[in-house]
Amino acid sequence: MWIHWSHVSKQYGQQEGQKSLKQMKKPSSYGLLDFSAQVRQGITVILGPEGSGKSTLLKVTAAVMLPDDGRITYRFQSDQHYVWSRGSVIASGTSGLGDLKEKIGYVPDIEHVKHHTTCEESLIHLAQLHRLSRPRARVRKMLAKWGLAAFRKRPLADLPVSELKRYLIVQSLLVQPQFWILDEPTRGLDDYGRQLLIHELKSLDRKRIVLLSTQDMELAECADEMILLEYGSCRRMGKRNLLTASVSEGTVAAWYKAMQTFTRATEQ
Ligand SMILES: Nc1ncnc2c1ncn2[C@@H]1O[C@H](COP(=O)(O)OP(=O)(O)OP(=O)(O)O)[C@@H](O)[C@H]1O
Repeated sequence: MWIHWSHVSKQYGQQEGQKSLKQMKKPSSYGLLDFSAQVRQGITVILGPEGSGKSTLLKVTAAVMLPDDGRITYRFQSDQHYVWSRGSVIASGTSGLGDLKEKIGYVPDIEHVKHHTTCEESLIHLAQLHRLSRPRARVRKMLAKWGLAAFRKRPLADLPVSELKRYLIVQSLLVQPQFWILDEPTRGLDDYGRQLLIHELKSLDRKRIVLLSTQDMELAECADEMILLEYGSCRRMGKRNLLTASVSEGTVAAWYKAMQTFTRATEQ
């Protein structure tokens, strides 16, 4: 089981059909630029400065955004694979995309949603959509586990940020995804939710692929592998223990700081 990115690029501000002068004058920027890498089962933490492309990488990998160029190949357990690229969408329509999406749990980096469905109703609906057995019981158990029982009747639009973040984690885990993709999951999360998430990550079996972007260095210590992004490209990639062995403190925080110092020095 693996995910392979091959020369993936995503440019913003150059959408097809842009006609207005205002849109044409708006400068385009790269979210991802010729990004290539491969990850296997376990936790891969994506690091990088603000605007380096972490969210873009996770969005295209969660198949909520189409890359402009390149391809992403997902290899499932049973020798099946799926290719996500402009070409594959043209070639196969949307067939197979549903299968891929069933295997992906995605936690977006958002702090507000407009939906007025309650937390519990929304999760039950999701469980029914995925034809999960005993949806109500399953949802109640998850709500209790993630400290959301008292918020189950709250409309999603009225959830405080920390509870919304916990809800997003629950909805992503409901289908027991093979690919669990989390974008800055601790941003806005309270300490209780943060500890629950760290516990969940530490107790996960290594049979799935977890991709996680974060600026939270304690969370980053959960990594088996790390990818360092810069300007939309992969600057470094490797096992956490090998990369952090290059700094005396042996921590992700110290390694990341050293990498940023090198970047600043080369830019001067
Ligand atoms: N919707 C958009 N329209 C225009 N440019 C965008 C858009 N989204 C992202 N970008 C640009 O793409 C680049 C990568 O952004 P992205 O959000 O992927 O980076 P990031 O590493 O996740 O940043 P952050 O840590 O701030 O979340 C940045 O230059 C950003 O300004």
